[in-house]
Amino acid sequence: MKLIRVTDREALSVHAAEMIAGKVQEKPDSVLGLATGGTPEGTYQQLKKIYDRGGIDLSRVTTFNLDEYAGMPKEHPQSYHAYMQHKVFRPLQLRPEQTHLPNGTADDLEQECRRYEKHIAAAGGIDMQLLGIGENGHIGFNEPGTSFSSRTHVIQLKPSTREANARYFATIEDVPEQAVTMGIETIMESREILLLVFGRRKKEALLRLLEGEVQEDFPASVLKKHSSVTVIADEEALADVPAEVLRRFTG
Ligand SMILES: O=P(O)(O)OC[C@H]1O[C@](O)(CO)[C@@H](O)[C@@H]1O
Repeated sequence: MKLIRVTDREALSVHAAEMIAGKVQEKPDSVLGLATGGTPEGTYQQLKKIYDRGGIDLSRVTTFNLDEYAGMPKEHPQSYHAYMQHKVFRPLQLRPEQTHLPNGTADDLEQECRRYEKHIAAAGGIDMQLLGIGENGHIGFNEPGTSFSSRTHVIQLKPSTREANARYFATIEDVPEQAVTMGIETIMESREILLLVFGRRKKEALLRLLEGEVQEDFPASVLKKHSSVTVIADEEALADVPAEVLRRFTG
């Protein structure tokens, strides 16, 4: 795991967008794994700037999102489908056939999970997966305790995750209780992973990621077993990380 230290969210977003653009330049038919939530928003805005100045050709990429709330219609403003349409697919003019998200309203969610896995495999696997980290260490919506050998599955969201995401809903009761998420093994099969972490809210999670053990209680810790993970983190998120630990990851 390699750590890139940046000053703030803005610098992090610029760096992450440049890394994605670099990947697409190197492999124009890249399969990109995308995330939602607050973390990647700035990255998508920076990617749009690169796109607007003609710095990236996205016509041959394919995208797969990490997750979607279960039972939430695509048209719901807080669905990850809606998020992606507004913040990524429309601004970057991606065609519908290029983009994929799990269907949280499928009649049979187990079958939907298997379908999603098949699509990822048929596309040749994910070249670069963008990740944020939950305050409890979740990646995608893989909550603490999820098996490291999990594939795309339905997950019961932890109360703390529902609380963290309640900021996007009128009340916490409106936050869905379940989601469909790529599994940890699915994420780990990505050839390259980019984990973005910024702000005080993520301080403890980042410290535990860098210092702690690899254990299913803390899903993001599995990333230490991957051969190509870049963590981009800002000063606020890194505030409590001791210097010797920083040195270990920055080389
Ligand atoms: O980025 P946020 O909103 O802090 O959420 C943390 C992570 O949890 C998820 O929302 C779960 O999907 C990730 O996509 C996200 O990066």
